[in-house]
Amino acid sequence: VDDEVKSSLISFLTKLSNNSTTKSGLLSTWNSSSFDPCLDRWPGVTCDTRNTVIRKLYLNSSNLAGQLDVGILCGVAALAASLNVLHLEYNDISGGISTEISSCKQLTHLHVSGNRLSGSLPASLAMLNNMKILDVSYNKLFGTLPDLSKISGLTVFLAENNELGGEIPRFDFSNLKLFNVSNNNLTGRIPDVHGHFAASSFLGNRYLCGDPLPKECPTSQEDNLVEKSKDSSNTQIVMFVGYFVLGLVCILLVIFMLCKRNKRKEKAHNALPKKVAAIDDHDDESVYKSSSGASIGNKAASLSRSEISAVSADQSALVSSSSVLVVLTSPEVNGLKFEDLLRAPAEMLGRGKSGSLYKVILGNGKNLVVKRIKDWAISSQEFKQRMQRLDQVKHPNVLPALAFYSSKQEKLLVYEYQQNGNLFKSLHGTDVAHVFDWVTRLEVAAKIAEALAFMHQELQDDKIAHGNLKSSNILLNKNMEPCVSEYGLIAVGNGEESSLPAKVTRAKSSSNAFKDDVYGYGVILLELLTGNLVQHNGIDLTDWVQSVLREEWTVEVFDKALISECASEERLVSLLQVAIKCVNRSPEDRPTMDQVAVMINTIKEEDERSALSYEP
Ligand SMILES: Nc1ncnc2c1ncn2[C@@H]1O[C@H](COP(=O)(O)OP(=O)(O)OP(=O)(O)O)[C@@H](O)[C@H]1O
Repeated sequence: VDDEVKSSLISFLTKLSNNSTTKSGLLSTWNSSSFDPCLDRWPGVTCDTRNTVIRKLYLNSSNLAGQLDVGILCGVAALAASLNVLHLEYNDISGGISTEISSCKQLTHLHVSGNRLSGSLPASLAMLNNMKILDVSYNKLFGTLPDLSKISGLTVFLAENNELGGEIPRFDFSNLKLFNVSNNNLTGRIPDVHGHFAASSFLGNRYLCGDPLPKECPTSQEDNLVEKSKDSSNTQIVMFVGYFVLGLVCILLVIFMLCKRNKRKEKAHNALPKKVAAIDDHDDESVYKSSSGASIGNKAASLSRSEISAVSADQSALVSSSSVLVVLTSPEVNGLKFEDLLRAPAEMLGRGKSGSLYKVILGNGKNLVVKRIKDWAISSQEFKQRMQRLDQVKHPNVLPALAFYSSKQEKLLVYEYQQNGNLFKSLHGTDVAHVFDWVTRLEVAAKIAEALAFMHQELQDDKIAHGNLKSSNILLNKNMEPCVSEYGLIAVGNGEESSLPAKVTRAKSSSNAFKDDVYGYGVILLELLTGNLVQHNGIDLTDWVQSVLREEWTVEVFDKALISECASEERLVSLLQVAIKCVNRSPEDRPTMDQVAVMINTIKEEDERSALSYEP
């Protein structure tokens, strides 16, 4: 590496390290000018295979609190012509992204998220034709967004949580995998995103309107009407009073009719035999018993004949009520009735923290799974709203509920049965038929991360996190694709127990529950990397990994199967670093799932690229 490149690297880091005060540990290693960044393996620097040019700089999470001056890097032709990846996220860097960035023509990844960068994004960013991932989120950037529509390979653009203004320029939304400009000051109509992105990518911009946000933009006709209405304000007031009186009369009429209906209901209820009237307060097993006496759940099998017939009578009353089983819009179980579930033979699959799980085989041969949650302190109304909201948010790697039932004591959730087991069994089971190699593990990690990032984005406002993320809740579907199951069945922060171990700081609020999912995801990553159980001989996996890392940076942490198939050590370590960030004891210091997904995708892309370059 020539001297000019070397000294520009040192000046760049010196400025980022705020010259003298908070000197990054890196600087002391880099500053030894007699050494070579590639041959002497400067930390954070990755070179080409011949060790002649710099390819990547990893200066993320490095306690940097100085100024960003990309001109220093991009102003040196040799460096600008080779640098592909620049990671500066999670520091305390100030300053801005200057227009000289456009000289770093080979940049494919620019990550500056989680700093204090200000100023506007330069229009010259549009000249970076090779850019794939641009993450400037969580800074203090203002001004307008540049038009990046000409960068055809751009797959990720993240600029959420800044102070950006103006209208959203054109983007090639069909190419983008991740896009987020939420929580800024953007204005005007959202361009056509072709259904690729949901409202969560745009929320938190007061003056933004149009699909996919629920807020419609005023049409020009409406604008005219507004003008006219200003002239006729008096007429409007008169009309308003008229409508108000009419509305009031309607409300009174409805209340009167409801009172009448309730009285009639009360009479009918009193006329029913006692057994049927008690249904609403049924014993916690009663709903889940077979009318034929065949086994739906173990307890049902142990019922006496008289109990069964009593239950059958109760059931007929339950079944006749139309509100008992809410079938969500799913072709899978079109026409499914609560009665069908009760009649079908069933076996118990497990009894976990959130309830018991049964496999049910319907008459038509369809296999379903019924989760029975007892004593969930959530009203039927809230539960219904929660399930209906969850049904609106669909991701191919998240298992949707097909139907639900709710009573005071228990809630039932119906899912499709997945015959290929779960991630826990694939990793720790004895089934050698499913070889779980490095590429598959990385693929699984990326798919779960994307699925969770999507769910978190969509359900941020509803404060619905997964709540109980673990490898046995990652099912493998018929195509052996990972599928997150039982999303949203624990409402953390509402008095419900978090799934986290006691030593870890738990979510104090339901919004923080998203960070508990990040912890759960981190543990899954550790399972994927080490092949070890979460608890082994009383030792917690996160504690074990951290103790090994403290001793020395060693490959002993990794699953021997991964080492023997020669998985790239660099990528194993990168994935381990992501896992360690996720299992940080303090929720605030964990990254968001969005950020995790970007990090994992970057590792996956690097792995794919290097696999291609090794192909004969
Ligand atoms: N839809 C499904 N299809 C097939 N198997 C499933 C399905 N849902 C869950 N399972 C499997 O059934 C078993 C029992 O599930 P259950 O949810 O009761 O256990 P758990 O995950 O240990 O408990 P919890 O989630 O309540 O903490 C697990 O092995 C799980 O992977």
